Amino acid sequence: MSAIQTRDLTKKYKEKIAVDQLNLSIEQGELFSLLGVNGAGKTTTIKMLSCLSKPTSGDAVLLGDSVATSPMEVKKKINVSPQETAVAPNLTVKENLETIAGLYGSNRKEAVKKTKEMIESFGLSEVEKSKAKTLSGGWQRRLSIAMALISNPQILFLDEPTLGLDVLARRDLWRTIEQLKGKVTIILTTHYLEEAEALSDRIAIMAKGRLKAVGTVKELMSHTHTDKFEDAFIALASGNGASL
Ligand SMILES: Nc1ncnc2c1ncn2[C@@H]1O[C@H](COP(=O)(O)OP(=O)(O)OP(=O)(O)O)[C@@H](O)[C@H]1O
Repeated sequence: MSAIQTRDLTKKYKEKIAVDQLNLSIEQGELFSLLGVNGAGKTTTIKMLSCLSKPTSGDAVLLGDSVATSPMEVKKKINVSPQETAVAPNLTVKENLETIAGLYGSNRKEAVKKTKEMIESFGLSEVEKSKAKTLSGGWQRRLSIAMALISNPQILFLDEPTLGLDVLARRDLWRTIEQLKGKVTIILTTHYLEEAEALSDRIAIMAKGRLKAVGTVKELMSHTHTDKFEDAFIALASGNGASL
């Protein structure tokens, strides 16, 4: 069974078609990146897949459940680390994690145990007593991903996880994301091409709401007869020309 299968997934805002008949298949355990220039439709796609926004037409099936007809079932299997980190600024790292664990149904004892595990696996112990608002962007983002994973989702959406981070914080977060590879299906959006290149099993390139190409970095370069991923991206993301 695929982790995600979309069938003509479409979102219209009045006359504007934000996502246009998207057909994608993502395997379990894949790290799959969605790339495209501003306004290509990446965030709208993630919103539909994570049941934050209803498709205008078409559907997406996540591990057997449809976003159109069974959004509550889908929501049990997924979680999102959104573009704007979802941490509570006045709570400490530990309190943020315990609160989220509680919201997902853990009793106090379980919440404390899960929080301890997350703090260890995400290397958050040095900041566990710090209020989230005092953390740097990189730490906040790491906390946000740990919070998204506390519900043990089978599919994790990472919307621009390293936006605005410096190069060292970005590399640190890459290592964190790499450790998750294979354990959870990850859908990542990013504007940093080297990030998609470094982390992804496969990449989809969208332009003007449409899917232009899907493949490994190597396949996308070979299809476009380029030897740099950036050149392949430019060839595919301009929105002109046929899809691959
Ligand atoms: N709530 C909305 N109402 C009207 N139009 C919208 C809405 N949300 C998105 N759009 C439009 O849909 C298109 C796709 O937007 P979307 O945010 O999905 O793109 P994106 O690829 O995520 O862009 P970015 O890289 O800038 O985040 C854009 O033209 C945008 O203006």
